[in-house]
Amino acid sequence: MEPIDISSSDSDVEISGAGGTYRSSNGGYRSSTSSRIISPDAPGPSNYFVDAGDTQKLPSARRAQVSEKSSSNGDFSSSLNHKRLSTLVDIPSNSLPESAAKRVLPSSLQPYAPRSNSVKIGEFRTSAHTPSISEKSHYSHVSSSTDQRNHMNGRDRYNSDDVVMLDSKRSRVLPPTLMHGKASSASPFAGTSDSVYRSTVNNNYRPTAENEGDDGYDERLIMRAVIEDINQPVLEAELPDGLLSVALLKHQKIALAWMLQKETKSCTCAGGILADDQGLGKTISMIALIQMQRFMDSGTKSNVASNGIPEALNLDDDDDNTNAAVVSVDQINSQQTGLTPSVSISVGSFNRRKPAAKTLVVCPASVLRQWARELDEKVYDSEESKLSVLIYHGGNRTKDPTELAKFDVVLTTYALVTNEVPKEPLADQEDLEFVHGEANGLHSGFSAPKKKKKEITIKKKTKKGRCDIDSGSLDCSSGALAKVSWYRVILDEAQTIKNHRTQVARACCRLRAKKRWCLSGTPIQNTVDDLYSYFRFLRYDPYAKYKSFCAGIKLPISRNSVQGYKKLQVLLRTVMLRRTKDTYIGGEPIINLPPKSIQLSKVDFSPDERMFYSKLEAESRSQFKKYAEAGTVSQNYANILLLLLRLRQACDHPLLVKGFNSAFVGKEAYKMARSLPRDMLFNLLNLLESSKAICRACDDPPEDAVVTMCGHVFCNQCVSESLTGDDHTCPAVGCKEQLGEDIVYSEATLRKSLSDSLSNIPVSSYSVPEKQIEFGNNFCSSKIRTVLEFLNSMNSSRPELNGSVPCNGDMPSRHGKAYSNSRTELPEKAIIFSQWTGMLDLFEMSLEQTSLVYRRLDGTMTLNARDKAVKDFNTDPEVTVMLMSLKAGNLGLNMVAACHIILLDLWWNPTTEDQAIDRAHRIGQTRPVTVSRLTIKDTVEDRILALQEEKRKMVSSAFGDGQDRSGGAATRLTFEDLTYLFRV
Ligand SMILES: Nc1ncnc2c1ncn2[C@@H]1O[C@H](COP(=O)(O)OP(=O)(O)OP(=O)(O)O)[C@@H](O)[C@H]1O
Repeated sequence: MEPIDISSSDSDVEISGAGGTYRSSNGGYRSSTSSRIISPDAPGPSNYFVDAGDTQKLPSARRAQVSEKSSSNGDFSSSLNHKRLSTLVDIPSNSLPESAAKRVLPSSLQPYAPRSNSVKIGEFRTSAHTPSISEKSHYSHVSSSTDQRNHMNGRDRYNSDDVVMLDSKRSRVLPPTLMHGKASSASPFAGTSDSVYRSTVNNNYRPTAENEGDDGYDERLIMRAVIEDINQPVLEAELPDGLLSVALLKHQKIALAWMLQKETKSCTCAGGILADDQGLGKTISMIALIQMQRFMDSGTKSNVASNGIPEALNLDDDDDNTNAAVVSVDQINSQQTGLTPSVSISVGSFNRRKPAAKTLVVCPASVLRQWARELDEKVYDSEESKLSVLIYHGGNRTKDPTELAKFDVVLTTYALVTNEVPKEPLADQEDLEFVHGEANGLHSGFSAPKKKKKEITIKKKTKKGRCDIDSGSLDCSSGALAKVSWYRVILDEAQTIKNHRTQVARACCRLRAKKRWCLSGTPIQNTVDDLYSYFRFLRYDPYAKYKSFCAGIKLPISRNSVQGYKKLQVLLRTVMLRRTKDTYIGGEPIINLPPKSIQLSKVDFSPDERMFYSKLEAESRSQFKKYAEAGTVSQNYANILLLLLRLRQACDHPLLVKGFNSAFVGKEAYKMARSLPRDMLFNLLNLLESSKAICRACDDPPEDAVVTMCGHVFCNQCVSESLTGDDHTCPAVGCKEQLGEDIVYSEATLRKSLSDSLSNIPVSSYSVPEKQIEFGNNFCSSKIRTVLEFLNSMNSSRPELNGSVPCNGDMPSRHGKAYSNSRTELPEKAIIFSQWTGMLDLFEMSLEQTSLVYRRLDGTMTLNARDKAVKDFNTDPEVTVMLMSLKAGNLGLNMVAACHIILLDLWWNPTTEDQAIDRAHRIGQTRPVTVSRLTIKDTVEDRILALQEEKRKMVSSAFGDGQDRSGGAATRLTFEDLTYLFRV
């Protein structure tokens, strides 16, 4: 291998964390905020929520200094001054009073003075320092200090004296807490949204033409929420003992406090996006939230008994709660204490028509068991603490919705939600126009008018009132998941719904829930449009409406990417909490992980491979030119992707292009196919080979394409999820056909059946062709050879497998330097990823000729088989290699036994690769992790690398991770991208 060092996205990017210190690309550090936790055991009143910043201890002069300094150093917080903010909200900057930007309060009037005590959930005591109304009258002008709240990655916060609120007449508006007749709230959650909400509702705030967006929405409410939000101190929530079996890490306590605040106090939406890097413990943070809320609930129950004054609380109007009977008992407490009420879910039901269930976790099938394991292991083992968990999956699952309501947590898969829940309709015509332009990676310039018709037809049919799952209403075929009202829905690996038009996204949107959460380490994968689907699921108004999303987010980015992305960062602050592994909190790294080094390993083709590739490339190029010259690129988009697919596969192994991966011929399928009429076989083959074939499950061009008897085309892996896991229902929308292995056909199966039937070969003479026989014994491509060499060298440090090299725990050849840790005596292990199961097959055949012990995980395996493969790899010292399909194995899994990751091929989104890498580079890893990304020199892979970089820049711009300003152009494949990829 010829290593070329490239920087991993998160190794040199400027990063920030809530209340933290941030490492910049030049290795310097910015201001630090140490945090302060008052544990429940501390003397005085018990405290669960505490201010994680201690800057308030600074004398006022120093605070002012901090504020001014940050204003002058050109960072984001200072650069987003009142003028810029006014630009973001479309307020002429010259209308801002000069004094507004300058005011700095004396320290005595700072709103969040150090708390000597704070609040214990369940007791709801008032904080000792409850700012009086007169104190609060200065609140909107408080100078910024380093303890301001920061949810976003990579940035310090705004100075609040940068911020001015204007009403529609451009005059100064007092912060909501100062509005006449407003009682102050001393809740640690007080502020942000609640006050904004009150200001809107109670102060006759009315959007005007000037402050409304094109669609009549009012963005200034969101801006106000942001402004208030950044004035909040960084809070940590301390879980009472006996709820979890492990202690929360600091960043997880901050996440817990933020999530509680979002669930109880947010007017923007009741929930949000927890977007911490993979492996930082999002799962455990959510479990903590469930436990904390349960704990709060148990506290409030007793209060209800004593007070007996239940009060209705309308939490979420978007849900079907016309018969709502929500009882929020702790509002009573709030009346007594002046504190923000929490929410009870166990008293009463918020929807009489449907059973009220608690928390639903939706995740990919591959992580279902991991969630169950985490819920089992990380929850304290006692009768009171244990959570009742139901895995809602498999053919024997209950059909009775009331059963679901009996459990604290129900775990299920995206596939089942798609099957059981009616789909949210595509919103409106604008949506449709967008949808067709952006479909399947197609840049909007390619939008094909034909498809539009199809969607409209679907809508029309729906209007006629037939029992249609697109209708958005419950119908006879809805499953149990749709027949309960959930208190909380958590979408794990939420990027699964990034395309809002997909069935899965629309079904998730339709789940009834009071609180909604998206968990994703990589929320943006392709374009900022990915965010829309989350906003829609979260009911993050006004951006939950596509028109408003375009007007408020997309348009500003296209007009001026710098300003546009800044605005997006601002909007994300209220709804997203994101920290990366490079975030610093209170001067300390968020987590101490061993280093991760990423190498781009450029491999040379053998002469034969090069010849094969060059020929293929020339053919593809000339084909693309023909399309371009005829002006038919958009019509042939799927064909073009296929050409690209072939080129990419040729980089892995020529046999992939020669049909190796479509050569599987299932015995059952073949038998059934032989019994089908020839016309039908031809029709199925036509469907499979159609240039328009798109996988009906993932909406991508199908890989290892198969067609079902009901006429739907899928990636083999996508349909396997249905075949191996749940109720075997065809995943295509509207199709309730039961699938079996006998009615899913590959091209090879169909061709073989056709040719056999023509030559009258009897079915009984059928035998599965051995791949070895079909392709000879040459399974070793250049990439495979390179990796085998690496694996052998890795193995050579194991004396029991290779007597020559002593195992001293150091790995100089691969790690560069010794890394001291307690697990160096453990065997080195590697995970090898490919996006093509055919490549894994080929690799497997080569592996079988070595002494290496390996396991394999791909989407065609049952969940049990996958689970066992992961367990073996993690626990059996003999098993040193894991072959994983990128699609099935890049998400959620904990595989810290590995210290080497090898990516055999490139995926369009670098984030998908990042996810794969983070299976090993996560909490629990004790050794340095090496990552090798294999590419072949001078091929399409070079150009994919360049496109990946563009996508990284776009994601960076959206999150504010870096200084790049060019991200606006990086979206899906454009015409220019294609000409570049084909070197035309
Ligand atoms: N506070 C903690 N104490 C002990 N172990 C922890 C803690 N937090 C996280 N872990 C462990 O760290 C590993 C990674 O956590 P988790 O799977 O929750 O990360 P994640 O952010 O959800 O990752 P992904 O995005 O890949 O799903 C798990 O094995 C988990 O048990």
